[in-house]
Amino acid sequence: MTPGHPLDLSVYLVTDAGLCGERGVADVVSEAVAGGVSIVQLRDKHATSEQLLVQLAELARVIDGRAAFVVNDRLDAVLAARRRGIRVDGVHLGQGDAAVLEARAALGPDAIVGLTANTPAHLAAVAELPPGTVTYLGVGVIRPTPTKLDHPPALGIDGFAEIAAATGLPCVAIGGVGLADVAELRRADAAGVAVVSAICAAPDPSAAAREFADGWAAAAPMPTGGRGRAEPVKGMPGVPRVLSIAGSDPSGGAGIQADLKSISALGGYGMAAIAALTAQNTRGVRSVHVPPAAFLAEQLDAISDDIDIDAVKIGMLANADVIDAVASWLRRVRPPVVVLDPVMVATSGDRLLDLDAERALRSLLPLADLVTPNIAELAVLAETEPATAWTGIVAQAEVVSAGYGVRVLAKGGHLDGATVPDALVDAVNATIVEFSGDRIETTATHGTGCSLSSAIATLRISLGGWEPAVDEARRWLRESLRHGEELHVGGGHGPVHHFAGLWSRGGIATAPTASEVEAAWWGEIAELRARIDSLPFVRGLADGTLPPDVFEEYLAQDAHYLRSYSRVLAEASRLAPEAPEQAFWAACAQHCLDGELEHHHDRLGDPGVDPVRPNAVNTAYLDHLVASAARGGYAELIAAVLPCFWIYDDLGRRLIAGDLGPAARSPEHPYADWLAMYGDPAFEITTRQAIDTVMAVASRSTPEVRGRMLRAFRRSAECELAFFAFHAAPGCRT
Ligand SMILES: Cc1ncc(COP(=O)(O)OP(=O)(O)O)c(N)n1
Ligand SMILES: Cc1ncsc1CCOP(=O)(O)O
Ligand SMILES: [Mg+2]
Repeated sequence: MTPGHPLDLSVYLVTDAGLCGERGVADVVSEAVAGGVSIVQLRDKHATSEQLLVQLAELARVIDGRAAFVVNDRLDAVLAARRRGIRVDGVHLGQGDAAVLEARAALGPDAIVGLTANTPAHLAAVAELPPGTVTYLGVGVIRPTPTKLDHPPALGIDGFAEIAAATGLPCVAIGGVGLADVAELRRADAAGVAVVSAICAAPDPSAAAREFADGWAAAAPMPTGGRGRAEPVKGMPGVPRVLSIAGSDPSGGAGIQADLKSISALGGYGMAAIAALTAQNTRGVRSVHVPPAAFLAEQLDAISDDIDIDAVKIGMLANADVIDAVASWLRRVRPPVVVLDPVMVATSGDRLLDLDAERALRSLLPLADLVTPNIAELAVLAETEPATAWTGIVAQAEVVSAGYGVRVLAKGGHLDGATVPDALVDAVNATIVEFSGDRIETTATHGTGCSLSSAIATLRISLGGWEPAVDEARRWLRESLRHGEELHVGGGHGPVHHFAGLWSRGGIATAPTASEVEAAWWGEIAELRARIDSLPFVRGLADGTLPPDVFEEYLAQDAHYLRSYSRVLAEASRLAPEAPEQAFWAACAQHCLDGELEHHHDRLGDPGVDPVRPNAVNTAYLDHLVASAARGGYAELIAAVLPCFWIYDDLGRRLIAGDLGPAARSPEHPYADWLAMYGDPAFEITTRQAIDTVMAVASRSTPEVRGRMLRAFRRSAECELAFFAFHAAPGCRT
């Protein structure tokens, strides 16, 4: 199993020599892997150790890394094979086989250790194990099967679903599984289907495997983000609907009160299901009342029965029953984004949850996309002592991220020091992104964690990515921290000022409308546009005196630019938080390749061959676009791509209208086809849609994001000027 690459359990072949018949196991396995089997388990209850070793060597050669490879029961055989350099990825153990802890210790952290589990007692035992001990669970039998005569009682697909819903580990369904079960098992949250006879006894194992693989793919849920949930979907364009599931803090600084303020301050629509009532103020918590878990479940169902939820933020959950109710609801509703703030340790250091609740909270982790523990909570999740240095915090975050398959926001705020580091740790994708900022000296820190996690949940929807969401949420929280003491709330640790960024002189500064932003941005580059009009290149284009070889050089550079620009547009499509914008940017990327390169083709020959190396201005422009995507996510990227539409459309229409000289109106003009392309009404429509799309995002973004978008927009306009200026300048043909 390649570290950092998620294990594909979708089509799981368990071998049976008897059922393979004369073809032999090796031939069936080779065919089945070619057909789409993703993991193979050698299961031979009768082979001696030596015989098993021979089979292992042969199957490892046949599989050749095209699928994962494990052995049933025999940890000793895996170890013996590894000593001989035979590639075996792990072992599958039954309840009575070698202990999983022994297997994990012997095979190391990257091996596959599968475990049979069919009952809640089995799951309870698994939950006691250190994170990362078990890779997946084999759950069955679905129905009676003659292949394993001592099989446990049949669960049926519903029984399987209950087991799968009660654990955060991937579950493979096994026992009497046929092709007709695949779709329903996938909908029951199976991580894969394990079969013996359906493939081993098939006349064509490769075709049988392909049918299972196709059936599995066809049953895939909506285009998925992250952990198999649908991409964030919006109702009113641009208003993220965010649900907080947390406790109530009547003093308004933390809990659902802080969540609703944070969600609203960042442009979302906040909802709240109350998991606990507290009597508290800025000096501490006096008492906690926990309504029955069933009532929380009713609140959650009432919301999800009626409202599409874009993101969920989970805060204080006081006991195991409440946690289990949330887990069950999450598995049924599967919100697109789940942020878990694991409230487990009080500021005083007191543990807030009993052991049952702590264990239940661990089972919640794999259902979340991001978990935001403080230092003490991280240590509890990593089952170790609190780190005292930043490197230790990051290391523990990696352990939790890898163990539970969840992103971890490692927070260094409780460390000493002049700066406050945070890190977004994603062991599944092997990325760590660090953020830093000067420490803000204030006593108004109550509810900081709650506010940050609900802000991230909201911004993950509106900005379309985790990194920009964390980056922007941190910027907003720092502004809120800076102004918290102005509220003069309480004598203890007061709350942050959630609306500090929006209040000005006593009134809420309203966000600008899309048309106000459009006018502001177009005005922002008025001087640049005037300079473009006066460039020799543009004057020569207008009156037709531009030397042909200069125009050819410009076209060659433009062809190179457009080839990369189309990739940037495709990235905008990938980052787009909702389908219409995703489709629009994808169409623009396609048009950029088809229409404009075709135009260049008429003059430059095969567009597939890049005739020139990009000059300095071309390279600088493309570097800026790529950096915008990497740094700022969707919002910043679409602001950066806009000038290419807007400036060309404006210039093309004014040229063709004769505004820069009558010559450009003549059909005899030497560059009439170029003018016609950029003066084309269809390009004007596309440009208008691009402007509207960007302005809608800008108008609903926070002032900080809008500022970054404008800077990216202006930088691109400067690049457009430089691009035109480079051509027809002396020496431009070097
Ligand atoms: C993927 C998978 N799930 C369950 C089993 C059954 O294993 P076990 O309980 O050890 O029974 P035997 O296979 O040993 O009879 C499995 N092998 N694979
Ligand atoms: C190995 C094993 N473990 C539980 S059922 C089973 C055999 C499943 O065989 P089939 O896929 O033919 O039902
Ligand atoms: Mg076994």
